Amino acid sequence: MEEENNLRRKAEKKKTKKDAANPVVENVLDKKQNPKAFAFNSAIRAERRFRRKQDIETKRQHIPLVDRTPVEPPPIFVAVVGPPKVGKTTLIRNLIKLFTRTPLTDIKGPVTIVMGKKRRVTFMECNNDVNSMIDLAKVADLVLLLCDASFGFEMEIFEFLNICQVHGMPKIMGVLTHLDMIKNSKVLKTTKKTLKHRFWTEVYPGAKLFYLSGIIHGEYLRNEIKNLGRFLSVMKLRPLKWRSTHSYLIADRYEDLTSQESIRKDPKCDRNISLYGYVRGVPLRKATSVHIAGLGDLRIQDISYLPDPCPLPEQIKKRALSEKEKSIYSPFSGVGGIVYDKDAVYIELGGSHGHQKREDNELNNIIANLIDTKETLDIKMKYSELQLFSGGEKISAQDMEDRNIEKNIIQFHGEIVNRREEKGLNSKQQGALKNNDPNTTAQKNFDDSSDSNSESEDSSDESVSDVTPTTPVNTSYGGGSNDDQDIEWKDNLAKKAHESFLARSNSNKNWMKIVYGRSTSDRPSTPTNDVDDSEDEGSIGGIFKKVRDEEQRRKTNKGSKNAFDSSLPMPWDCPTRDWLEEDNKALIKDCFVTGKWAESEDAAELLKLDDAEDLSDSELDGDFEDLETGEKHEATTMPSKKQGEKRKRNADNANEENDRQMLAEKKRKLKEKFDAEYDNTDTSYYDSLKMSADKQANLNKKILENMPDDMRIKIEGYRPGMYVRMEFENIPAEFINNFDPTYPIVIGSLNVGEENVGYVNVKLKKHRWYSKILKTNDPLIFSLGWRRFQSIPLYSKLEDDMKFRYIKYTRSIWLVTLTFGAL
Ligand SMILES: Nc1nc2c(ncn2[C@@H]2O[C@H](COP(=O)(O)OP(=O)(O)OP(=O)(O)O)[C@@H](O)[C@H]2O)c(=O)[nH]1
Repeated sequence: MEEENNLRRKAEKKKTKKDAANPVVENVLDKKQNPKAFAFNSAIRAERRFRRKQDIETKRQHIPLVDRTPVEPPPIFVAVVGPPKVGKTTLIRNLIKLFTRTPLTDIKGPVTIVMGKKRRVTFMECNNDVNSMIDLAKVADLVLLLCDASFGFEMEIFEFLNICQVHGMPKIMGVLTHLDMIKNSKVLKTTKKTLKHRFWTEVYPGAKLFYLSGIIHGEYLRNEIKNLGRFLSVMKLRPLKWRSTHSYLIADRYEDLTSQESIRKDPKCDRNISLYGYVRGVPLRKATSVHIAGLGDLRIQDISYLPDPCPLPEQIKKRALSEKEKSIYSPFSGVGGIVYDKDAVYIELGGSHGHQKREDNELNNIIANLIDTKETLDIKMKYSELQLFSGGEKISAQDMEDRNIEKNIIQFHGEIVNRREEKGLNSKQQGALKNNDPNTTAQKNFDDSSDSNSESEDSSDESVSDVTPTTPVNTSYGGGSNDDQDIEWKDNLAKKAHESFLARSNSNKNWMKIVYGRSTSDRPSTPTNDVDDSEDEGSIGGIFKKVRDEEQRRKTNKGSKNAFDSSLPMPWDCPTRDWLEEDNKALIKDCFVTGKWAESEDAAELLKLDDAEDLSDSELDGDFEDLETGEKHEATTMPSKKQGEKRKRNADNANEENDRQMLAEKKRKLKEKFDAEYDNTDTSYYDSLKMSADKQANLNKKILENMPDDMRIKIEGYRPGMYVRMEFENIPAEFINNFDPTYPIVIGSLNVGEENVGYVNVKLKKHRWYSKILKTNDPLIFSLGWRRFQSIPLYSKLEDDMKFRYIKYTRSIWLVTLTFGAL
């Protein structure tokens, strides 16, 4: 036994020496010589190894997500989360001040700022509400998780972290505040260390943690804020799967479009609203439905894109941003410059931190007055009065209107008088016209004008007299002026207008009546109207020949029913040519394929050429064997038969050899191709998929980049980074009445199939910090896709016979099934 051991030890020693000298070669040799010794000795380890190999392979096989990052991406959405009074507002205010130099004291809802040449950031504080936490976890690109170091991690932090984990983890950075409350430096050091490690366990080892060591005059230390800000402006983000397949918006502004009258009648009536925000994720299409968290599924009534309210600086020249380029946009907090759009003109009021300058105050007063105004400008003007001299009569808008009417009437009468003078009408009628009674004048005008028309124009078509009352109004442009020249051109103008009017009235004539002497409705026996008498004898307007009744009758008599109608196809009994006659044959000879179509296309010549070719072919081919009959046909035209046979056989042999070689080569290539595909199927398949995805993405990018926005929207939708306005109808009044900008409004698009009503079984896992059991019918909050809702669960357990057994309580270790429908 001992000997054996010694021998083994010696052999091992020898082996290690050998291995050290030439490890690879030796190993390979050993494997070949003694294959059994290299078989796996642990099945578990072998299985693990196999699994790992497969995992790596499967990971590699994932098709990379297509890079859909637009040239001008939307602002990065930063959610500032933490327990109450931890310093969230202070942090946001400090960051905004650092980048924009605008002190914003009253922060409500999302605030977008330009942080750098290529970066914009939207900050939003998360209030202490689980719904807000859920919504923000779904949309936040980065989470600043604030923790009061003097207190330690609180429930809200763990709760939020857990929500993030189940919704696809966004990037999380920790911020420790209230460090100045810990006076002992040793305790401070250990607290920092403990909290850091705890944070790393919760997020991931090495996760970034910032320390805000103190507060001076309500502001954090500038250097620490600068450091955090710099980090925000350069950090990289990880694309998340849900967000790279769905488009979404975080509304930063809303308008109520409902008419004031409807609201006055019923304050709880459904509202029409418009919501504004940057498109994020993937391009948004108008036809898609959206889900607004807390509001439900909605159809987009209208969508349009607006100019960017917080644009990135255009040119990248300098390192830092200039003052002008530091912009901020937050309508809910009352800042954002002037924005013009369909609903309103949005004017910045300088935020809650009002400027002290006098001009600014005046501007603010004007805007405040504008906002307070309840009446329109028209109504205000109507009741306003003007007093030219003190003690003088006050002139109201209504007075001005009355006087204008009077003046117009006088002018109008003056014109009529002038016209009548021109036409030499009697003074009696003029006298009547000079009465200032508008009613009688108008009536008179009507009568007189029709008179004048009938006098001046010889055409008295009824279609003309339908419209004559308007004629004097046209001519009245020339009235009321004493300047002769003026009157002259104005008279001409009136004349021209009248002529053009007549021309127009002519165009209304019944052409049927004019051309054929009767209208469509006229019966033949009815005598035609005498309108045509006034026209030129032979033609109308020198274009249409007139057909008189007499002529018509003559034509009808002449052209009897048996007459040849050239508009119809040839009747069968129509006499035709005798196609047997040579002359007639010659007429159509060239219409056939054997004919002469053109100089170069003479069928007779071409046939001759074909014959000559056939002859030469048969000379080359020689004799042939009819395979069906076995008969041998010998070529009679061949000059030396034997020589030809020999030559032919040689040529045949050479051809066969060539064919064989080509076939072999073809086969070889096919086999190579097959082997390559068979041996390396996965690689080539996934590689080709990756390649084609990349190729397509590049192609799309190239084509869409040079397209105008309007056309591009029709093809790809509203791309991420665009600022859009969306209109929705029939929104419950509560949305407006209870609107709170501190709650995020997340508008998420629904993909195909996400609107279907379904039935889902889910498994529940026990929460780390919730040790209690759950009861059936105790309400729970669920979050599925963009939707979140409260519902009453029914717990069940899957039995061995594959039936679900209803259970009243979850067990101490939960793994129960929860069922609900109607998604
Ligand atoms: N001593 C000290 N006080 C701080 C610190 N951070 C914030 N505070 C103070 O804590 C108070 C609350 O700060 P906020 O910024 O309003 O906290 P918040 O998280 O926004 O509070 P809510 O929005 O009400 O949840 C303010 O009075 C701050 O001055 C800090 O690091 N040290």
